[in-house]
Amino acid sequence: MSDSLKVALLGCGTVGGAVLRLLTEQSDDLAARIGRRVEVAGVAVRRPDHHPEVPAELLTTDAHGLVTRPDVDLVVEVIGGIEPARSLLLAAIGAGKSVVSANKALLAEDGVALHAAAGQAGVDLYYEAAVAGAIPLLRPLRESLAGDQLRRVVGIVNGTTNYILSRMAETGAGFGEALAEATELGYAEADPTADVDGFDAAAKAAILASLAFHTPVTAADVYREGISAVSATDVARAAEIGCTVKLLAICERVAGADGADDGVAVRVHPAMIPTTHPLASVGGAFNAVFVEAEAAGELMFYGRGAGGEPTASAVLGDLVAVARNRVSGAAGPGTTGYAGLTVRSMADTPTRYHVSLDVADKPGVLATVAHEFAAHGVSIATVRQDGHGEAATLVIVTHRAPDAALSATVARLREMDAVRAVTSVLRVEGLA
Ligand SMILES: NC(=O)C1=CN([C@@H]2O[C@H](COP(=O)(O)OP(=O)(O)OC[C@H]3O[C@@H](n4cnc5c(N)ncnc54)[C@H](OP(=O)(O)O)[C@@H]3O)[C@@H](O)[C@H]2O)C=CC1
Ligand SMILES: N[C@@H](CC=O)C(=O)O
Repeated sequence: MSDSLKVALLGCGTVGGAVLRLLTEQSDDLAARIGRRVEVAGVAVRRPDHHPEVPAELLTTDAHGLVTRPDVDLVVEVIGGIEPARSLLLAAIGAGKSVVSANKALLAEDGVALHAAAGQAGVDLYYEAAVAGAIPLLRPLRESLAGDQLRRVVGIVNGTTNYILSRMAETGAGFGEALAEATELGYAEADPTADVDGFDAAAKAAILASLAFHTPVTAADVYREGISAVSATDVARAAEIGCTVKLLAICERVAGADGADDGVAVRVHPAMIPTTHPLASVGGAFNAVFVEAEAAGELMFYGRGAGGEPTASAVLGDLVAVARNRVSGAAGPGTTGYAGLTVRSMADTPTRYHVSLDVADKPGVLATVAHEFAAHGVSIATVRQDGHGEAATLVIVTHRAPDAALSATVARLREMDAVRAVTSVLRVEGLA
């Protein structure tokens, strides 16, 4: 076997630690698959004294020096965040190294520039681990489905929030307790508000939409709501209509106001979905992504979406791909080529709402409420009244309407004398 391939590992936390362990444990198998041995050239961390598991001679705090070392062939970045990860990847690419990253925040902010730099330098840039952990998803989107027209990509792409919502629904665990468990299990980001407030899912949605629709979409283009406002009432209301609450990432082709089918809308928010929907049974830190394509029809990708080893599996898959390209002299995937679709705003995106109101059960209240929906051009699909007298509740599910019309309707309902309180507002997906 000829010269070894030398890997610089940036970061040795939940994911980096698992990558290092698997590289060591599977060293012989990897060598057989690639045709060369993979050798770790160095491991960059912030606090070397926190890493007794790493041979001392490999540890360094000089990440920049490591990625530009002449003997390094590949760089694996599992530090996270924007800086210094971006500068380190650009320095590595500039020095002719191929890179593998799990950093969705960075790819969702600067994917276009990183692809351009990699293309110019003639090196590979892979990031399968950045979306949905262990699930092979980006490669199928970028390669297997590249000849098809995708209509919609809908999924649960954040393990931490799915774990929290599952624990709350199944065991009645409190929000804080469930988040602490997710953090302990290695699912949460270094700053878990990235999970809870939907930033992590929004970054993943941007990456998915960019690949699915061959259109540059950044995290800033993604409408985002997290799960911190999801209440016990929301969960109970969902159960009443045979639904469960999930944080969904939804990327879809949409028509503009002029009817032109040249738009893409990307959003992340909690939604009620029927318990019969395949995504409803995705529990814990598992992720699942539904893809609807013109020719292929419906496809579903499912697996572990977070945690050290599952994510390290995806990192190693990329590492093997880069190593094979290097050994064979083949080119990596490069950019996907851009179709230049327009990224539409959430205001124009058609959605459905489930709204629960406390009202006084008096003649004319239902008509007054219904009038507000009609005045905003929103058609009501179902209305249910529970209770009577001072304790009456109206539960309304709408048909699809532009999100701006729905949210304006809810804003008006909050102001109406006839409405004592708007107790639950959630979007609904997948309801017949
Ligand atoms: N955890 C998960 O389930 C998943 C994570 N990811 C992504 O993988 C990446 C890593 O996540 P994770 O392993 O959980 O994060 P951790 O916080 O567990 O680990 C981060 C590592 O990076 C090191 N580090 C931080 N800043 C620097 C710096 N300036 N220079 C050198 N090293 C630095 C830390 O060093 P030290 O240990 O010394 O502090 C630590 O070893 C992130 O992009 C994350 O979004 C992707 C999919 C799943
Ligand atoms: N914090 C992320 C980790 C994987 O991407 C999550 O919970 O999904």
